[in-house]
Amino acid sequence: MPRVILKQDEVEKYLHRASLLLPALEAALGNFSAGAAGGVVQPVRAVVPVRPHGGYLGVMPAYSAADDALTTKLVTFYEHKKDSSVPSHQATVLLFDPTNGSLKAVLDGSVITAKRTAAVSAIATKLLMPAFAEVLCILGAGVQAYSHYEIFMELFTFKEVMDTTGHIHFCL
Ligand SMILES: NC(=O)C1=CN([C@@H]2O[C@H](COP(=O)(O)OP(=O)(O)OC[C@H]3O[C@@H](n4cnc5c(N)ncnc54)[C@H](O)[C@@H]3O)[C@@H](O)[C@H]2O)C=CC1
Ligand SMILES: O=C(O)C1=NCCCC1
Repeated sequence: MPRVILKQDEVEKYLHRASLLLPALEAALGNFSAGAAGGVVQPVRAVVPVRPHGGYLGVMPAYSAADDALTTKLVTFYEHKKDSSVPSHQATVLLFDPTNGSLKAVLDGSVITAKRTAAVSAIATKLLMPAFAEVLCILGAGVQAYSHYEIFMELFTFKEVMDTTGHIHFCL
């Protein structure tokens, strides 16, 4: 059994702001982009369709030599069902001891998925956004919409935020 199990509220406590992830993600993206020299082994995600139920199981293993970290995320994703009490995306992250393969920790992956994805979008936006951009438009209004809103409002300045429900939020 792993010695550490972190439930969603505990992960949220450690990751209370998505921007806390930025330095680690920028380093990880740099290492991945450096190819073999960067020491990241991360095959393309394996995806198993669960056809009768319209869902998928994704398995996302990785080893980073720079961090000496061995991990995999397991994620299921199903069609978004309005008013469902179950989120469309559910994830768990397993962390292993790279020296002997023992399972060290099991982390709820939902908050990690929400904040990691938004933080990576923010890194891309920092590099690619034209200086004259004034309006943030968010498509969808689910988990990712909120996590993207949170980090984009922290890092950038917009005059307006528009979403697909037709709401406009004036920021200035
Ligand atoms: N690249 C990555 O690492 C990740 C990508 N994703 C993807 O991001 C997307 C959003 O994920 P979540 O926010 O977790 O899902 P969610 O189920 O919480 O939210 C989806 C939202 O999209 C809305 N929507 C569905 N069809 C629409 C349409 N035609 N026009 C406008 N809005 C529409 C739904 O009403 C809902 O508000 C999904 O496609 C998901 O697979 C999610 C996690 C990680
Ligand atoms: O990276 C992830 O996590 C996911 N990517 C796309 C589909 C759902 C989950």
